[in-house]
Amino acid sequence: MLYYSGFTRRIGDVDDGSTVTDFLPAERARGITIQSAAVTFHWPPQGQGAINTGKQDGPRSHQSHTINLIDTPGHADFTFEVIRSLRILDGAVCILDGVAGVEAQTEKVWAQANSWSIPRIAFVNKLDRNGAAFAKTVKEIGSRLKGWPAVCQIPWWKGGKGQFTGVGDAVNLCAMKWEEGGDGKSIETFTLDKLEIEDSGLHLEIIKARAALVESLCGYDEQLLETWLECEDDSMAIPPQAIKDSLRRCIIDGSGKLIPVFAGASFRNIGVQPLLDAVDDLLPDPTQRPDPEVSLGSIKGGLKDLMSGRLAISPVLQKSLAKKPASRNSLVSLIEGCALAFKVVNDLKRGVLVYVRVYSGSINKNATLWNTSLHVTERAQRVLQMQASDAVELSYIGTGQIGVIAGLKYARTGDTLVSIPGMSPKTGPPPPLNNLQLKPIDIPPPVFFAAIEPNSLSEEKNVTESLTLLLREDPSLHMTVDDESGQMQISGMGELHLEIARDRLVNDFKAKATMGNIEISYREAVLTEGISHRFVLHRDVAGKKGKAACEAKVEPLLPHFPSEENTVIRDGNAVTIDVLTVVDGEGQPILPPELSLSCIKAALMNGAVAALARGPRRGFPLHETHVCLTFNPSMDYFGADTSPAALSAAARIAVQTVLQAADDGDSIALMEPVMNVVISCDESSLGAIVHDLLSARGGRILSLDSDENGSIPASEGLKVIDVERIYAPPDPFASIDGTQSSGPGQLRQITAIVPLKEMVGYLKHLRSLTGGRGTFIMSIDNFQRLSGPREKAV
Ligand SMILES: Nc1nc2c(ncn2[C@@H]2O[C@H](COP(=O)(O)OP(=O)(O)OP(=O)(O)O)[C@@H](O)[C@H]2O)c(=O)[nH]1
Repeated sequence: MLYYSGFTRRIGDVDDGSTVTDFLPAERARGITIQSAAVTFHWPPQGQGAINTGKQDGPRSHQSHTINLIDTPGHADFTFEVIRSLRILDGAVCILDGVAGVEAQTEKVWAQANSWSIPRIAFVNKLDRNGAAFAKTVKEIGSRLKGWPAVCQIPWWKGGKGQFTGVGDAVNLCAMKWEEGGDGKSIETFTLDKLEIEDSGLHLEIIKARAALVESLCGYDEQLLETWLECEDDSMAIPPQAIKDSLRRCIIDGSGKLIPVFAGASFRNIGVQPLLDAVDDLLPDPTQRPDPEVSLGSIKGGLKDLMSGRLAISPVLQKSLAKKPASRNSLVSLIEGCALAFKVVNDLKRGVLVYVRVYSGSINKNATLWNTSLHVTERAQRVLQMQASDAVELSYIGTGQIGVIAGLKYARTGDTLVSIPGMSPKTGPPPPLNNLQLKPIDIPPPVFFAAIEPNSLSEEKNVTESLTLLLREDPSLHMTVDDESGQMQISGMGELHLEIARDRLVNDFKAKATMGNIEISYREAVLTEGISHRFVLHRDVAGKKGKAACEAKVEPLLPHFPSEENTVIRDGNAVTIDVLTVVDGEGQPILPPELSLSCIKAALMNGAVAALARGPRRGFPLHETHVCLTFNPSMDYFGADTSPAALSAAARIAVQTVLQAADDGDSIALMEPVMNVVISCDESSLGAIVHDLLSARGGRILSLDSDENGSIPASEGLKVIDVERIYAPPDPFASIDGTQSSGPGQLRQITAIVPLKEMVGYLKHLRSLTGGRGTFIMSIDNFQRLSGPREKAV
């Protein structure tokens, strides 16, 4: 894509590690994408018409568009990276392997895209490979992704059975042939008349494909149905532009009910330019996307509604605005820009780069930005646009755009940044605007951890800084530092995830540290409600005299815990902080002069979170535990000695004490991560795999579907897909026919619940059971209490 749009001068190759988007050494070495790189280019190239043919009436692809391309990873350990990129997309191209078809990980990401309502098109790639099966893949799109495949292009095999040379286009009614072995720029286009002489079989198939495409669209789009009737039911007479408009209407809601399908082989440079045309023609621009969801404390709504004043502003804001008559009702309109930081990258040349998507207004160079998660201000010293691996300086990043802010010290992936000219850099905007957040995403709990050991004491600071940066980049990595031993641990989603983190730390950040063995992250849980304990801290904290107290209690966190204003849910635990204040005549709390309410709460929270990171039984993090902390200024405040650090330490020790008491009373259980595992295999290996899961791994089988059904539930309101009715041209060399219903070669999908411990090193075993063909993906399902013998084995 970058090559054809003129942004790189040579075509990158993942196999020799020369791609533009996979720029981390770890990515290039492994030939996989880990981070979702964002690059901007224009299609068609500025000043040029489209390469596409046909006599349409002003297709969008005839005008140059700015495209922000985000290349996302495919490996299951990096699912979170995909999810956090999905939310900022206006549209997506789902690239399928034409030999493997719809894979388990594809389904998983597809389901996520459904939940974020991302309009999508599909590209069936690798059609040059032996065993390529376009028809089988198209049918799987219907059966497994649960959307109707609208076949827009069909493969062109030389003489019907030979080499893959191009595509037949059912929208523009033409065929395109790529020069063999070329860079893909030379394309010969055949009109239907010319094609009839060149390849009459393909000519006939394009006519069939057109009829099927029109019929499918008419089932979803009344407007096309009308056009079809006007054309006297002649699907060949419908103008290509009417079909493109209809396809666009059918996919714009992001429900995935209809999926336009394109074909190619990127390795042979076949099919890329028409795919780019389809991106222009079919996927929405930022103005056509739904209003992004925002929350301001307990107020929820759309960002545009907030900006236009349609979203009811809380009495709190009105009150704070009332104090500034000049800005009454207009503070919201003073928001110059609102953006989401979706990615943080430490660039060796340029320092830390924060990738943002601007949702409203603009982010200007030198703007003061308020980070609504961290409650800090920072200046956007430079704003850039990434073009391949080059950065171009900008004066601002406008609405809908993706760009980069350089020089930020705090912003992390997932933070919301707002710019309000004239806002106080110290206090930021008044509440609840200071809490304005674009919808956050759920981060699954980490299930593996490893110790990080600096090579020498003097390296410790550098290692900590590098780890902090790594965590800003990837919030699905967690770091804990043991208070007593000072040992650092990082935890993450999978073994590969941690291995890559180590590579990044050592090779990219040049941290002098070693990582210990990767181990399973068990959890500890409180089984019964404990008794309250008041702890008075009276000792030096961080070299200063400290005295503070608070009361703590722990109990199991029950499902459907009601969300209370003074409760924060963090890493699967809940912390409730009650500050018993007396209020003055105006209803304002009377607090010690040196401490604000938010400062007290933040200090107590830090203490509680630190205590929850290490349980009393085996030192594993606590899980589903509810901590209640009470601070009573009349008893627990001791003048200047009660610093935030002293409060934090008091809270930490108070919580540790009640947790220890729970363990002494046998009220702490050890919990193990249990995974949802989806295995794809041949029918012939099904028995052996199931037997192994049940007898050797303590697994529980949830389903044994034929692979055709997939794991995505048919969404409500969407039509049930009858696979038999899906149109696809016949596959000349498919090794497995998509219609085959039984026999040793049929694909099956096993879904099971298995303890993570039994899944370590499973890929090797699965390969041996399946002659190398089986694949699996897994994700955390829940944490389950370990029985006595299993606990002993930990
Ligand atoms: N024969 C053939 N091989 C291809 C084609 N496209 C990609 N490949 C090969 O498939 C492998 C994977 O390619 P990638 O581009 O890294 O695939 P990806 O889906 O981006 O993988 P992740 O980066 O892990 O997400 C490489 O060895 C490519 O050479 C194709 O059209 N034909």
